[in-house]
Order: sequence, then structure tokens, then C-alpha cells
Amino acid sequence: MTSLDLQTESAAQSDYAAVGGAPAITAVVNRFYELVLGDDLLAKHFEGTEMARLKRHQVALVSQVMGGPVEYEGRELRAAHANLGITAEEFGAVAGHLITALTEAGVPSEIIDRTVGAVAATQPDIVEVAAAQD
Ligand code: HEM
Repeated sequence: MTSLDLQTESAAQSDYAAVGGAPAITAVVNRFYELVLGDDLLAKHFEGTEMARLKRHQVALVSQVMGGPVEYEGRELRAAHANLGITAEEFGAVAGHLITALTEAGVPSEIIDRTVGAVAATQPDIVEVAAAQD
């Protein structure tokens, strides 16, 4: 197979398939929450959250964003994050942990860019506290 064949093949498959499907995305999401819960800025938001359910929803959401045959059926993101008082800084920290988890898993940077771009677009639904104006 020539390198051109390889390119054509990879362009034709979804990011979901390219990174290794459900097992790979589940591993990334597990690592992502390890990083989030280990971050003092963020951990307080997850006290009392049922993490198994949250991870299931997050796997479905990331899988869908990556073009996988999985449909996210959790709550609307705006409703799920209402009244949590999430700041722009916290949102940025969470996005950073997602980038770290994807990078550690060896996901190619262009797929990381697409995935994080889609996740970043959810910011208006999730952030309730604008960045400090100083
Ligand atoms: C970066 C973009 C984010 C995405 C794509 C995202 C996605 C999700 C999803 C899919 C759920 C599950 C909704 C459901 O249970 O139906 C959820 C719940 C939750 N998220 Fe996020 N989230 C993001 C950012 C954040 C941030 C920045 C925080 C706080 C630091 C946060 C805190 C939470 C909490 C505490 C819950 C559980 C709410 C509950 O069950 O009561 N999320 N999120």
C-alpha cells in the first residue's frame, strides 16, 4: 500500500474510528476525569456527582463529536450546567485537561483540534460567570 492509499483511507474514516473507537474514547474520558478531579480549581464542582453516569454521558458526547455511531442522549448541556456557577477560567481548565488526555493517548493533533473545537463551541451553554474584568 502506498502512502497515498493510506491517506485516502484515513480521510474516509471518522475521527472516532481513527483513534480506536469506544475503548480508546472510554480510556481518554477516564483519564480526563482523573485530571479534572485532581485539579483543585475544578474538584469542588464534582462533589456529590455520580461519576459513572457522568463518564457514560461524556463518552457518548465525545464519540458523537468525533463522528462515531453513538448518539448523546443526556440532558441539554445548558440544563446540565445550570446554577453550577462555572467560570470561563474553569471552562478553559477543563478543555485543557481534555487536550492533555487526548494528547497522552497519542491522538493526532488535527483530530484533537477538531474535537476540542467542537467542545469549545459549547462554552456559552456552560459558563455562567464571565472572566474577571480587571
Ligand atoms: C468543556 C466542556 C464541557 C462539556 C462538553 C461538558 C459535558 C457534560 C456532560 C455531557 C454532562 C452530563 C449531562 C447529563 O448528566 O445529562 C455534564 C455534567 C456535568 N458537568 Fe460538564 N461539561 C463541560 C464543562 C464542564 C465544566 C467546566 C464543569 C465545572 C468545572 C463541568 C461540571 C459538570 C458537572 C458538575 C456535571 C454534573 C451535573 C449533575 O449531574 O448534576 N462541566 N457535563
